[in-house]
Parts: sequence; C-alpha cells; structure tokens
Amino acid sequence: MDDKYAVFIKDVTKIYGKQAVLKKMCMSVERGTIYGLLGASGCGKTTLLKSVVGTTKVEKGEIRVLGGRPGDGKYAFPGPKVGYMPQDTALCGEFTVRDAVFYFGRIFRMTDDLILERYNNLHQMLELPPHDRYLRNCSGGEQRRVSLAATLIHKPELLIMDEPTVGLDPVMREKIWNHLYEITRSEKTSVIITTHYVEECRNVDTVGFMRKGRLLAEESPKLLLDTYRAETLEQVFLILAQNDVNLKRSSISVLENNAQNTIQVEQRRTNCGTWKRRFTVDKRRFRALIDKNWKQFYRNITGIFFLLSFPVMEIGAFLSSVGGDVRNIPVGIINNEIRDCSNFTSNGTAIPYDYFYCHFHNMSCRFLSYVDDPMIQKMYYPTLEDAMLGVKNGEIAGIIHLSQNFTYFFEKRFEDLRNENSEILDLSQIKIWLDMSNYQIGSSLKYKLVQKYNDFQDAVLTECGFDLKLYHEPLRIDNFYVGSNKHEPFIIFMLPGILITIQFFLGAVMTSQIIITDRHDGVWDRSIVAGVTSMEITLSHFILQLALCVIQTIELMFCTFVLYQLEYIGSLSLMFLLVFSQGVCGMAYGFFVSVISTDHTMANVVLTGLYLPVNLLSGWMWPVEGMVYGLRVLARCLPLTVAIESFRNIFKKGWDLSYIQVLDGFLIGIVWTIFFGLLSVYLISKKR
Ligand SMILES: Nc1ncnc2c1ncn2[C@@H]1O[C@H](COP(=O)(O)OP(=O)(O)OP(=O)(O)O)[C@@H](O)[C@H]1O
Repeated sequence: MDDKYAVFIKDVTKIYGKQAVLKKMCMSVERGTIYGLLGASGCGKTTLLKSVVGTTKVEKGEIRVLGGRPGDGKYAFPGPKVGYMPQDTALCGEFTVRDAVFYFGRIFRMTDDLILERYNNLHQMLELPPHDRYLRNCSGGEQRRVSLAATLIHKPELLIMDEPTVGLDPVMREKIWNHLYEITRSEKTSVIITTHYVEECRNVDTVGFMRKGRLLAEESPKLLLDTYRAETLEQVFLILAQNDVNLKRSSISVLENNAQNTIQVEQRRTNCGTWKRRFTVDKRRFRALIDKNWKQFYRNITGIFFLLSFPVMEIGAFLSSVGGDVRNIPVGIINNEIRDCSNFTSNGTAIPYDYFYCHFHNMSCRFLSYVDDPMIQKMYYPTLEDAMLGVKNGEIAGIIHLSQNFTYFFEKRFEDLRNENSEILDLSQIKIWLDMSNYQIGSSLKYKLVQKYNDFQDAVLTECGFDLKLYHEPLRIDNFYVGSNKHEPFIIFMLPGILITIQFFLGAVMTSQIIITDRHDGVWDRSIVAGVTSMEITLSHFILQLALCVIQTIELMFCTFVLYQLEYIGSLSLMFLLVFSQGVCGMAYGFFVSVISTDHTMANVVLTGLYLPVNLLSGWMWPVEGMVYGLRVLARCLPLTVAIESFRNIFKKGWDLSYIQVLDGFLIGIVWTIFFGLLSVYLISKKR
C-alpha cells in the first residue's frame, strides 16, 4: 500500500471547538497522479491539507504521507519531498521575488546555482514580477505566483496546493495546469490540488468531492461524468450533494470501503512531529533563516527606528524629566512685621552686644531674603485668610506667615534657651502651611524651607558669634555609598529599576511581536513543512534579537553614564551584563507570551496588562519593604525585583559577584529565562 499511495487518509476527525470539521474523513492519492479536491467553501479542504502537512493536529485517524507518518523523520517529511503551497501566500513582505524563491531553495538545501537555474525557468513560466520587487508591493495574483514558484523550486515528490490558481487569468491557469500534467508524467510527481474552478479538474486522474467534512465520492472525472450522465463536474457535484442531503449514499466507490479492505490501521492521534526533529539544527537551513530574519529586520525601516530609538528616548525622557529641581512654586507670604522688604539689606540686622546676647533687626525681611530661590515664587497676601483662600483656589502651594514683632520675639527666644514663655515661643515661630495634595511638591517645599531656615539661622548666629552646635539638633546623619553624586537621590533610587524595566519589556515586546508576525504571515508553518525545525526558527530569531539586545543595552548605558554622566561606584561591565541578562529574560517572556497569544492584540493585552503590576512589585517605585508580607514574597520571586536590587548594589556600593546580593540578580534572570523557554517549547509541542 505504501508504494501505491502518496497520501492515504483513514477515518480522520478534526474538531475546532465544538465543530467537527473533518468527520471520519478518508481519502487516497495514488503516486504519480493528480488529485483534485473539490467542495464548497468551508467544507474542510484547507483543514484536510493542513492535517496532511502536519500544521494541524487531528483528533483521530491515520494519515500516511509518502509511506510514513508526517514527522517520523524517515521520509524527509516534513522536508524536501513535499512542496506545500498554503491558501495564504505565507511569504515575508520584506522579501523580494528572488529572495522568496531562494529562501525556500536554501531551506531545501539546494545549491545557489541550481536554485538560480530553476528560478529562471519558473520566472519565465509563471511570468513573475521583476526579481527585485518587494512582495509587499506585488499584487495578490503576483504574490500567489511567487508562492507557487517557491513550492515548485525543489521539484518535490508530492505537491500539495491549496487554490493555486485563484485570481489568475485563464491563460496563466492553463499554463500552470499544463506544468502539473507535465511533471506528473515526466517526474512521477503526485499532486493534490484544491480549486474553486471545478471544471479545471476535468482532466485530472481523480477528483474527490467533499461536503461538510466528508468525502462524497472519489473517482476519475470521466467515470463520474459517465455514471451520472452529467455534462459537467459541477452537475456531478450537485447530484452528489442532493443524494447526500437525502441520505442516499453514492454507489460510486467510496474510499471508506476501499481503505477498510486494504489495510487495518489502528486509530491513534496523528503526531505531526517528534522531539528529536524539533531539537535538530541544520547549518544551511539555519543560515537561510538568519538571512530571512535579517532581511525582515533591516528592510523594515520604521521597525529599526523604533527598536533602536526607544532605549534612548525612554532613558532620555527619564533622566531629563525626573529628579530635576522643582521651580517657580507659588507660595503666599504674609509678613505682619514689615509690609515692604524691597529695600532690605542684611547689614546690621544681627549685632552682638554681649558674649551671650545679640540685637536683631528686621529679621522677617532677612528670613524672606533667604526664601529667594528658583523653587519659590513669592506672592504677597495682606492677611492669612486671603492666603488660605489662595491655597483653596489653587493659586499657591503653601503659606509662610511671620507675626507682628517677629524680630523682637525671635531675639527673646535666643536670650534664654530655657525660656518657657509660650507667647515668646509662639510668636517667634515662622508658621508654614503646605498643600500636601501634591506630595512631591509639598515635600520639596518642606525640604527647601527647612534648609533655608537653617542657612538663615546659621548666618545670623554666626554674626552674633554664637556656637552653632549649641543651636543645632543633637543629631548628625552621614550617608554611606552616595559618593559626591550631584544628582537627586530620587534619580539614584529609580535608575536601576528604569534601566532594567526598559530592557526587559523591550525584549519582551520585540520578541513577541516578531514571532507572532512570523506565525501569522504563515512563514513559520510553511517553513516547518519545508523541514525547518521549531528549534531552528526559535534560535535564528534569538540570535538576531540577542544582537539587538546588546545594542539597546549599550545605548542605555551610554546615555546614562556618558551623556548624562551619572556617577557610579561599581563595575560598568557588570551593570551592563545585568541589564543585558534582563533583556534576554524579557525575550524569553516575550516568546512565552507569543506562544499563549493567538494574535498581536492578545499579546499586547498580556504585555500591557502585566506591565504595571510587575513594575509596582519590582520595588523601584516604592520599596518592597513597604509591601504586605505576601506581596513582598511574590515581589522577590519576580525576575525584575532582585535584579534591580542587585544593580543598585553594584551601582552605588561597588559590590561584585562575590556578594550573593549581586549574584542573585543574575541567577533569577537565568532561572526565569530557562523557565519561560522550556514552558514555551512545551506549549508549542502541545499545540502542534
Ligand atoms: N482555526 C480554526 N478555528 C476554528 N474554526 C476553524 C479554524 N480553521 C477553520 N475553521 C472552520 O472549519 C471549517 C472548514 O474550514 P476550511 O478552511 O478547511 O474550509 P475550506 O473548505 O478550505 O474553505 P475555502 O474553500 O473557503 O477555503 C470552516 O467552517 C472554518 O470556519
């Protein structure tokens, strides 16, 4: 039987959701013959062909292709023995006409000379567009002809073509049919072809009429026409369909019987691939894949622009917009001591007259002169009530209030530090109200005003000749590890998170989008039918993206430490490696997302939906220590959190890999990368 049939299908059932698309389908295609598979739209022709080539897994039944089961590795199928032309063109838009044909020729391990020779013949026969025209610029019919050329290039033993003639003019259709008759005669090629032009199949060896997932009849067109005394195959199909509706089975030989008589085939799940095949890598195919990915990449200028400019834009936006000095915050001033400080000079405002005593003058103006700062825009109000109204109306973000006789009470306050007179204590106070509805602005003002008051007090007391230490709080705080960094602590706190998050999510988005595009174009499946393994496809993408990840990490590090000159203590190369490793982890995550997502929209929803939770839990917006216990544990298990802490330890403490707090950042990235990688490969194997 194996020698007789190129394709033998028995009792195949395929179910999509709740719909059985193929119902105990049987079919046989003899070697060296043309088999025309006909049927109404939606009857299951494409599904059947996909099951034959192994891109769809069937629930039940037996499929034999060229004597073997698809994927068992013994029969070069998937591989060069079969040429598969899917219904969609399944080629990359970034390919030129020549590239598309050469890609498949190389996948089939043909030499470039042989590909060129056959390409020239096919180019002439199929009247292909100019060699260097991009497929995205070709018409639908032109793309279809290029797709056909890519299917025929290696002269396969079995041709499986899903509507190759649709949309082509009658002359071209005739040329294609003549070519098919020619190769079946001279090269003993077996052909399965589906078409909506039923009469095209009048001269084929066998036609199979399909209806609602079943084969109604399978015979030579001549015999069918004679038996049903019909003029056309259309009429035969009509009669068969009516018979089927009336539940009368055709008396013409149905393959079911044939198959049952000729072979006992056990029912089992058709396994369209083996692990062994999936994990092999062939050098020539791999080179063709790398070439394809590279062309897809560099011919997509918009894509390149975004992939290369995003790291710079994102880190640039962060470093330029975050942590800078806040300016021009309107603050209401009520100085009940002196209304107009415009002619104020500080000379003679603090005059010591005794070892312990000092006369003060015009202290309210002197303090307000310290409040002259780019952060603060002074707005004078006559009364406290007016200023309060100003805060309510959003005109000002705070109020500074100085009482009448402020200078007098201020002097009294310093005369006797043990002064317990509450009026003196109260009226010598500068009263400040801050609008804390904007926490960052409120805290910046608070910090600035305390700083300004300390400067003011230090200057005044120094002029009085007092020992400053006596008046300072008995608390001294020094910082470890901050170096002489001139940048805001806020930037320093956030930077590790920003760098690692950018690289992680860029890796994830880049990988998921590229892989989903590849799959949706149909190139992935078509390449697999041509013999490429999932491992080869995955690795070829991985290598190109790894190179991109290196470039993106260099961009991030260059912007941060060279352009913006952020000071660091630890090893630059270690920081580079850590950010890069998170990019790789992001790529693995993107791969996983592409596997669980049916399309771009779903992948984008998953990536965007998880973006904020992962960021919030990664501890760069708010310390992990501030989270409830369960979340803290979860946060520490995520890929970003520990890596960010590890980066901070290198960046500001100068630690190296001998510290577990640095090493764990690398290890968690590696563990997650392996986890996402293995899970994705497992899910792919389950899906196929
Ligand atoms: N991935 C899928 N998920 C769910 N249903 C599907 C899927 N692919 C196909 N179908 C359904 O299976 C049925 C058969 O589809 P198929 O593409 O095999 O038909 P066809 O005979 O090739 O049609 P046409 O001639 O229009 O190409 C259709 O009802 C289709 O909607």
